[in-house]
Amino acid sequence: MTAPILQTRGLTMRFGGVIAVNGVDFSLQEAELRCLIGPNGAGKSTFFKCLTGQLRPSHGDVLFRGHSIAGSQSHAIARHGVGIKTQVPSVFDGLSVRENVWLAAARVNPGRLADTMTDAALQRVGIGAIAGRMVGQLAHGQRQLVELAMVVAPEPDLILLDEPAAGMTDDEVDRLVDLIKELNKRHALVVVEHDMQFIRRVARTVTVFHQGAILVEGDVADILVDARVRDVYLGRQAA
Ligand SMILES: Nc1ncnc2c1ncn2[C@@H]1O[C@H](COP(=O)(O)OP(=O)(O)OP(=O)(O)O)[C@@H](O)[C@H]1O
Repeated sequence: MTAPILQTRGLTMRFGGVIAVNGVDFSLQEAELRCLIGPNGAGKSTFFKCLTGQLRPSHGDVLFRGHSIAGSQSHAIARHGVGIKTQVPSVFDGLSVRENVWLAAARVNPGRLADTMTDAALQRVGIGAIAGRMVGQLAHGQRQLVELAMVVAPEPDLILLDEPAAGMTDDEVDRLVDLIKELNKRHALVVVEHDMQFIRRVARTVTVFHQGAILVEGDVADILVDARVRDVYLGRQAA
């Protein structure tokens, strides 16, 4: 097996007396797509925030291609080649779709290349038709797609998405499913998502969080029928 693109070692995040993430060892291979699921309060978002630099872990390490990024600023992590979409919107409402995507592309590739990357990202995400619209006038799902185009534009090696299907219409979710599969041809992805329908359609390998730790990992078909997973979702004690 080749070296992982992303790894955590003993990753721990405490908030006072609450241990939200408890000694997690996680590993993602190059070009892999991994979905993170788990019931409310399982620690998924906290784990994600430790990967993206939104939180500095209390203990343990996060390694991107062997280099520690734990506690680095999000923009520094992005410069390593990591595309991040958090739950907090990062679009400029007063700019057009194209201008938003261009700014994301230009952050890593100033000049003409940014134009080319912008056009490619708009096309890949399927929002070329609304490129001239002001982002502030768009529906929520369309804004999510703009954010995805901003993540994709700099051509990151690894993409981290926190609840990308939140607030989307069925049509938009359809497009997102296709898009994630298409992105996975060229990028490794970690996707945190609540929507089990979405997970069923998009996931191959799933990591299930429970009480700040990894409960089980495996093929989506096995995970969705795993009695331990059903129990924690139904609020019963895991075996
Ligand atoms: N900033 C914080 N301060 C204190 N406790 C926190 C903070 N953020 C998260 N927690 C706690 O850490 C635990 C894990 O929360 P987290 O949001 O990571 O879970 P989650 O799996 O993402 O849940 P959800 O699916 O509801 O978003 C919970 O007990 C939560 O209350």
